[in-house]
Amino acid sequence: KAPSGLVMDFYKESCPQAEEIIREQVKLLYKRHKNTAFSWLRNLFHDCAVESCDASLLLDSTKKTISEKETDRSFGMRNFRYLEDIKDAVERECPGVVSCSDILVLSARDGIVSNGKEVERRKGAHSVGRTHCVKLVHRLYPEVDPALNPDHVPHMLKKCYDPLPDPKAVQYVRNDRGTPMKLDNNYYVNILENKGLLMVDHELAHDPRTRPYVKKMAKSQDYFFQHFSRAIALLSENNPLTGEQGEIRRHCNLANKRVSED
Ligand code: HEM
Ligand SMILES: [Ca+2]
Ligand SMILES: [Ca+2]
Repeated sequence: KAPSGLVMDFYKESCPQAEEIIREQVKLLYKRHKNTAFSWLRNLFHDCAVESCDASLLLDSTKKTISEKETDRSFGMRNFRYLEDIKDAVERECPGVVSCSDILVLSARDGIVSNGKEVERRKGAHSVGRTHCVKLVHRLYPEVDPALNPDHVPHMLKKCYDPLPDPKAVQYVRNDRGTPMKLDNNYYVNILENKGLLMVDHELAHDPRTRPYVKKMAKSQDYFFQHFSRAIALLSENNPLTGEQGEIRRHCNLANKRVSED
């Protein structure tokens, strides 16, 4: 596509196996750890939504800068080391050719596919995965948020029994108790029933600007897949580095100059 400088099948000549290797690795990892697929999807949002799909998300902190991974925005993000496994597999075949941004975006696509051969729309992503209690307790203590569905509250209280949870503790509630492993429109059914865990989820269902869409999503799986896949495609094309911009990192967590300094 001309405007963004992106093309399909970019590695056709330089590394024809690239997409296949990524797909195989994602599948393999998904077999061993189902939650990797959620991570690839969340990566796409966190890397692309802010400024650019440039794999900035994957960089480690340096002496001078603190990494995106370590900010509160990235709270709970996991499985970065498995992304490195995908990169290594690609490097073994074609050293120095395939960018970390492309690996990030392609793994998200393939992850969505593994995740039930299905796709959806922004924030419908909270149809899978988990939220840690630290992010929820303000809706439970000292008083239960009256906006929460009373049928959902006992479960949340059981999982998050501690009003001041240790942020390192692995206490969490599944984002979608109905179909926790499946990326589907059940998220929209949940938020209409006031079972959304986060305030953003709740607001999506109750803001008059978004509520009509939430209702459509909840009603039709097809409508949801159509719109989610479009949103994911748009997100994945956000302001990428093309041509001579950027570099092909050897390791996705380090800029190349730092590799040679170490
Ligand atoms: C403004 C909008 C959003 C906010 C404030 C938000 C916030 C959060 C928070 C707090 C968690 C829980 C983290 C934890 O406790 O472990 C979470 C999980 C998650 N988010 Fe979002 N999110 C937003 C939009 C999105 C979007 C657009 C996507 C994907 C396209 C996404 C994908 C995910 C996934 C897949 C998880 C589960 C991760 C896991 O289980 O490892 N989120 N989000
Ligand atoms: Ca970025
Ligand atoms: Ca689901």
